[in-house]
Amino acid sequence: MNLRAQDIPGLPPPEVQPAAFEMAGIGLHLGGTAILQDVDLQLPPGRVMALLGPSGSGKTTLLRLVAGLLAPDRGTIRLGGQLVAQAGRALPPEARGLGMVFQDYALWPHMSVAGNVGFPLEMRRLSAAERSLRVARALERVGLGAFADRRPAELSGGQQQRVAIARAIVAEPALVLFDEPLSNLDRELRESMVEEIAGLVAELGLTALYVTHDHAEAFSLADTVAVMEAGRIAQIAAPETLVADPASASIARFLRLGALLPARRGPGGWHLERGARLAPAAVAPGEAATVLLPATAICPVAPGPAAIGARVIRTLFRGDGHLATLALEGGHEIQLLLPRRPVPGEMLGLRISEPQLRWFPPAPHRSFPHPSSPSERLSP
Ligand SMILES: Nc1ncnc2c1ncn2[C@@H]1O[C@H](COP(=O)(O)OP(=O)(O)OP(=O)(O)O)[C@@H](O)[C@H]1O
Repeated sequence: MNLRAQDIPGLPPPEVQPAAFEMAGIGLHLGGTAILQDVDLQLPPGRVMALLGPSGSGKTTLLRLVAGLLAPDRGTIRLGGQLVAQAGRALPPEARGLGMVFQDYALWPHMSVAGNVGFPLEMRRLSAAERSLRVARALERVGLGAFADRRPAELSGGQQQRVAIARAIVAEPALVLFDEPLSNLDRELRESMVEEIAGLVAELGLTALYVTHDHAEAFSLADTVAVMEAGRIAQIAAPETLVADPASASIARFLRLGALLPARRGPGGWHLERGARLAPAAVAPGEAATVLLPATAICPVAPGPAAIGARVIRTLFRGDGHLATLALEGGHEIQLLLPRRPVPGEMLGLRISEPQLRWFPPAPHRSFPHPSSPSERLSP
């Protein structure tokens, strides 16, 4: 007979296992300005959610609400099913049992690595022996077992970040909050730390909420991404779904998924404004639209009647290819990474894969591109 989760004493059946955190109807004003509006979010245990959005969209504020550093004006927050905040009232951070990793690591310079990692255990009534056992275990888990007696200043940036992670997990919290933990690191270290954090999060089976404005970081680390725009959740989806089906042109622009161009319904189908036919008439409602051309939808071919004509304006060698600025029929400029260096003035043909185009309502006040408007960038 197969054992079911509900047959194991003490383990609730999966369908009643509460979310690691759940926000419902959250609203927050600060200094008379609406900062968050109508936010509904929930994260099942064992999952990693990234909060992704441009600067000022409200990511850190939302994280501070989960941490208990702020109280919402409206709505409720639950952690593991327990109500921790409701309309102006909130349980303080120390009563929430969360782990936190900050942008600047927030390590105490005068304390040893072990002292820093053990600090969250000081408040708990654990014996000294139990505390040092847990600290040693947390340091082993992040690969810093041999560094317990060092001071933070004697460690590299990546090692300091791992100390911060060890401190966040030492009390084995049900939820770990990451607030842009890599934004102060240089690009190379950031890329290796993303891999490292992704590995640690998976190995440790953490449930985590991870704030970042870097979409590559969010896609590498999270299985669900909540995109924020102006204090609201604009889309929640798996990274692959966000890339394949962004919910709006502004999300596609923020994620840099390709060129966004105005299109019109015309004879025989949809055309770029004053330009070539893109797709049959049926693909989108209305007479005008904004169309997303992902880089993967465009294949450079020899010029001809079956291809959209594109004139090379300039190129830039980027190491991984030649970034060409191209003027399409009708005057729109796009950028496309090409394997060979094209000659300025040269005519190329572009074949477009229609199923990969995405259609959105027309952009307000921008039905036509100005010749000097910045190029729409396409990168694979
Ligand atoms: N204490 C405050 N009083 C008034 N406005 C605030 C306060 N804290 C934040 N804000 C405003 O709330 C908005 C959201 O800020 P928040 O820091 O949450 O954004 P963010 O998405 O995390 O941005 P970043 O990526 O730059 O950190 C911003 O417009 C900010 O100016």
